[in-house]
Amino acid sequence: MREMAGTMTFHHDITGCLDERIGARGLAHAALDARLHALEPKLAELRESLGQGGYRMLGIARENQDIETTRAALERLFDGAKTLVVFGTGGSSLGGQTLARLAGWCIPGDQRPAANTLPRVRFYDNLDPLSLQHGLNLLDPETTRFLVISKSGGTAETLMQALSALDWMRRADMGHMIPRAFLGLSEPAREGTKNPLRQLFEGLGVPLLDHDPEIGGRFSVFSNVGMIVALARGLDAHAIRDGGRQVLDELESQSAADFAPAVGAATAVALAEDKGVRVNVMMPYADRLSHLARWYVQLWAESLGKDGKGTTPLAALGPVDQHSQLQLFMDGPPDHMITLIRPAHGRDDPPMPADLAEMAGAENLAGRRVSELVSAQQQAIGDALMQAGRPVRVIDVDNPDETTLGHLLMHMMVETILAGHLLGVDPFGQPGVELGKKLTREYLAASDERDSAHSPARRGAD
Ligand SMILES: O=P(O)(O)OC[C@H]1O[C@H](O)[C@H](O)[C@@H](O)[C@@H]1O
Repeated sequence: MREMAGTMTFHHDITGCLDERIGARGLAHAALDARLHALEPKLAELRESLGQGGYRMLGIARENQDIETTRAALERLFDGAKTLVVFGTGGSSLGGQTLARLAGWCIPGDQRPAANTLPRVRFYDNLDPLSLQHGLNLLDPETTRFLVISKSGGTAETLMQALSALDWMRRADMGHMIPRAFLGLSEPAREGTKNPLRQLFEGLGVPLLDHDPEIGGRFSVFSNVGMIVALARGLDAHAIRDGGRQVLDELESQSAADFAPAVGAATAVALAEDKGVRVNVMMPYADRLSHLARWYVQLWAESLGKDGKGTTPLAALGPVDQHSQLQLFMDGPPDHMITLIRPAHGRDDPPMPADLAEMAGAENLAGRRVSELVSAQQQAIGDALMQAGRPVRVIDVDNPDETTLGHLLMHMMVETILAGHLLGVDPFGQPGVELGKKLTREYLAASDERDSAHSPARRGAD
């Protein structure tokens, strides 16, 4: 079965990746079936392990009790707050951004009524000295709160952000507010492991929530890392987990050929290995899902880019990237697989006035709605890509709400784990990024030595 809907609020269809649909660049059924067959033992292992409390990053979607602890910590932080600044990078930010986006974060005019009464949210996931300093200078120390997320507690960017904000509070004579204005989320203390963020916050009396040590950052969206941001934006955290839970329920009962994440993993890996498809594009057609693609980029890249294997994930957004990247997808090297996420855009926006459309000489738009145009575009682009022989996977979603986003997030996490199995790589850990961190530490130490050797002021301070 190549198309599937089941109880889910999305419909997953990879027929646009098959040779019978797109010609020679598509997959033969046999190539796909071989991978699906190879996934059966992995699915059995996943089921068994989940039943025994393994794969916490997935199984957490079946739990609820921690949501109230998270909510209580957030309510305490929000007392008197107008702005929430979220510090953290990679997996400590992208899941939260994906959820916040669903609630209209950074989308003009798309604030849910519930979110309007909540503090505004700012994510600082990239370290840039100018943005950080300018950003802090614009904030009000009385009404700004900081949520600092780092699994390890040792990520230099996040620590620098936290230190800068603490310093800024102290300079504003608000040092006494620090235990109320900050909240940390980091792994519990472990014997023999340094956790600078935890050490700092405990020393300052700043409360900390525990990051589950069994859950890696890029797989943490269903844990308190994602849920705290969902709650901060007024989203229904339980519904997000429900969506994830439903994917796990399907995992329990379905064979690989019927389980959408298995079909997705088999398709992506077969296209990569047999057809040289090296780029994996995710292109949602909704602003509210745009950050799903960014979150997915880290998930796929860090999980699978190992031992000379993996494919390159690419985030796109429709329709805007039709005017930017589509030419390449249609007509460039045939090495892209494009996943289109197509919401069923409701028809509740106003029709275009005929007189104005006619005045513009755009009669075809008279009486048409924006939702109709975008619906036509997302269908047309999929068909055009297929006609050009490019592999297209289509995920149609009824409504981009919490449950649907939960489906999509869990689908992509399970799919990535299964793709790792097919590629023969361990999807967890990211050993490749360590060398860059080690060299950064060395260069920072070397620049410190240079400064002390050359600067009288520094010499005096030592
Ligand atoms: O949550 P943290 O420990 O601060 O880690 C934040 C991020 O930094 C690291 O460099 C990893 O490559 C990412 O996988 C991780 O999500």
